Amino acid sequence: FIFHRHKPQIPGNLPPGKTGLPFIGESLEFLSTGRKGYPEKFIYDRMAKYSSKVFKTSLLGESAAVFCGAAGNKFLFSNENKLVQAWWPSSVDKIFPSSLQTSSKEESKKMRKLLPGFMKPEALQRYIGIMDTIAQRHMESDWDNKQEVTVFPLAKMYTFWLACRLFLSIEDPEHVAKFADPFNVLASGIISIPINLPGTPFNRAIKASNLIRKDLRAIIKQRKLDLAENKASPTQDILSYMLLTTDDNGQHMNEMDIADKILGLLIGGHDTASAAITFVVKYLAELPEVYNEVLKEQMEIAKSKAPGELLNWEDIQKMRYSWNVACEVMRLAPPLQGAFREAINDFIFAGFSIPKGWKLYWSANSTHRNPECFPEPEKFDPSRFDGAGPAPYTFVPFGGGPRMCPGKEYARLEILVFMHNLVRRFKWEKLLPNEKIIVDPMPIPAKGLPVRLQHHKR
Ligand code: HEM
Repeated sequence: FIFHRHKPQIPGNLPPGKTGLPFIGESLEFLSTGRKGYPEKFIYDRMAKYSSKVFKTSLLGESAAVFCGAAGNKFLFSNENKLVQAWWPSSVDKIFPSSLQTSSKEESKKMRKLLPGFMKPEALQRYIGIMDTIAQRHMESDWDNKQEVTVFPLAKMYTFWLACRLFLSIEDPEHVAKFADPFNVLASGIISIPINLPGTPFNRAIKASNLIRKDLRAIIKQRKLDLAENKASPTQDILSYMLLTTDDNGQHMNEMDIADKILGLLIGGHDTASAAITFVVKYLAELPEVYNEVLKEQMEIAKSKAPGELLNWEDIQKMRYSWNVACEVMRLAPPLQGAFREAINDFIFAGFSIPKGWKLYWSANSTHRNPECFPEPEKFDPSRFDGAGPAPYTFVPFGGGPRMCPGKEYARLEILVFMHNLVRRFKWEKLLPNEKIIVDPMPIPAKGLPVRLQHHKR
């Protein structure tokens, strides 16, 4: 790709595409193809119409270019902080106002660098046993005594319990429940048209985020005291890590930043991981041969353990096939459809001028169901992930480059621990064989995936 850093010489050479209505642009169409269950349609229609790797549109109040295919992903992921930088729709920025007030761009970049440290495999290994304990508790209270369950709300409950325990050491079910309500409101309004009028999802999300942040700051203050008095342990959860970690200059994160980072982790991990888990359950119901292979792998691990012994890092490493299955699920149903960047310079991509200030969007769907990247894309085939796996920049459920999802490893652990505990107990069938999938903004089965459980004989 050739790019240059001065004003585009040929203004007519902008990417093809329409900008739609004033302000609203093509947002409604973008959001509604998802709500109708075809999130890839918005992009595929335009890729076909303009036969280009990039097209112009207007989304959420901004001029935007959508980059398509592996080349588009590679360009955006490898030019982070050179030609592009992170950008969130103004709905997100307004819901996280403190991050703009307290962190200069430089500071937030520095903090973003610390984030993966809290979430890297070495730091997370010690939490696998806790994840297993919580998964078991969750199964005992909400699955074991049931013949029929609705999967999505339960998956959300499981991931939220985990997050409350592992980020903040909150275990009291009442406290968890008090936290969960505003979270659901926040998650459903975070990517929305930013109209702040009473009753809009955006307005409700702002109120919910203020409530949660207040609660978080109280927890952080208390933890600081507890750490100082040795009443809390430095490794008990991610909050303790954050309070004790310093950057290259020996500086601690301030309270506002920590509250924002924890809120970011809670939001980032809330609906994404539960959508992934729900789709794992859906595909395993539809594909008995795949279910049997997963069961075989997980039973071998279960049999190698002493009674009551919790899962550990070695067990996770043995769950190769199960992880391939989860990856194939995320290829076909990527929890996050894509994310935005902003052009910080003029440049040229695929022969088209991209002006500084334009918002750019990469999308998992532009490669995940593309037959050039994945032959027979509709076929469920976990062996695509054997060996070296898919070609670079084609499988991108977690994004890529410096802004790749910092929760990737955490998500892998929570999904695998869940699969282990589920298949050991049950086989299941869907109660609504033709249940539709809606995407708003995460893909979810329209009725939350009700299933009938068949308990294994113990
Ligand atoms: C299957 C589950 C998950 C998927 C598919 C997923 C996917 C993604 C994607 C695509 C991005 C955007 C990257 C970009 O801007 O290009 C992202 C960002 C992020 N994710 Fe995840 N994620 C998952 C789980 C999690 C979990 C469990 C956490 C927290 C524990 C988390 C925390 C975050 C955060 C904080 C960001 C923002 C990073 C930044 O601002 O640079 N995610 N995730």
